[in-house]
Amino acid sequence: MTNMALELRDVRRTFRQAEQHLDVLRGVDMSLRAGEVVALIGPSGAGKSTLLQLAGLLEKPDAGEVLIEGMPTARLDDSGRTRLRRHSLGFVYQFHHLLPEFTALENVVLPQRIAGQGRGAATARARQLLEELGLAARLGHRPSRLSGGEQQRVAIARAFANGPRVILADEPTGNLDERTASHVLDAFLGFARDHRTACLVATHNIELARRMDRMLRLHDGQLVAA
Ligand SMILES: Nc1ncnc2c1ncn2[C@@H]1O[C@H](COP(=O)(O)OP(=O)(O)OP(=O)(O)O)[C@@H](O)[C@H]1O
Repeated sequence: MTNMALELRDVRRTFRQAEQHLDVLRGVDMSLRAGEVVALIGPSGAGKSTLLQLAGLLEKPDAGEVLIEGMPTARLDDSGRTRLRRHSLGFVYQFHHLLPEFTALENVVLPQRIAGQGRGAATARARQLLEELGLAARLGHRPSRLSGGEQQRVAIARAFANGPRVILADEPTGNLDERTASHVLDAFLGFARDHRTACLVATHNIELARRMDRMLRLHDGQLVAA
């Protein structure tokens, strides 16, 4: 049994368009321990989102392996990948993607219901997560009635809803002003540590990246310590 929450081994991805080959990932190796929060940095177009998509089992690499809690994923069929994604992975994006017709509480209940959780337990967990993130007074609000920082906190609670072992975050504070971004990141980091969830966080913000456990830089399609 491995204690690695997420491993990438020699992961490669090439995009082909007409005559052109773009080797975006050229052998990426990475290991994230449980509870470790790692910043993924690199210039625009370096391949950060591509790497997160592969680590999140949303796309398949051309070569190499993605392992979640030591389990190789290459041979899983679509339903196996979906199940693993639902139960073991969580996602946070730059834009919250909350469902506008649902309240904050319902947005955090929903993924649990989809994963098969009963209504009572799902509601209790959603309430607890939102309260931990300082949103006790906002449970019944729809996203349009929340501030940008509050919306992003709900999206964080939603990502943690099914108790994932790994969170993949693509510019999770990229849409917020500096001060709000800093507060939301504090909430995110505290949450990841309390719940011992490994997080890989793509960001352009070096100040915020420095507050994570370590930084990895994508350079020429490979990861280097930064
Ligand atoms: N589906 C695709 N088809 C062709 N090229 C793609 C595809 N997805 C990404 N690319 C290219 O791969 C490269 C890496 O893109 P990616 O979005 O992973 O970079 P990034 O580091 O996340 O950039 P940013 O910081 O701007 O979000 C870019 O040159 C992009 O144009």
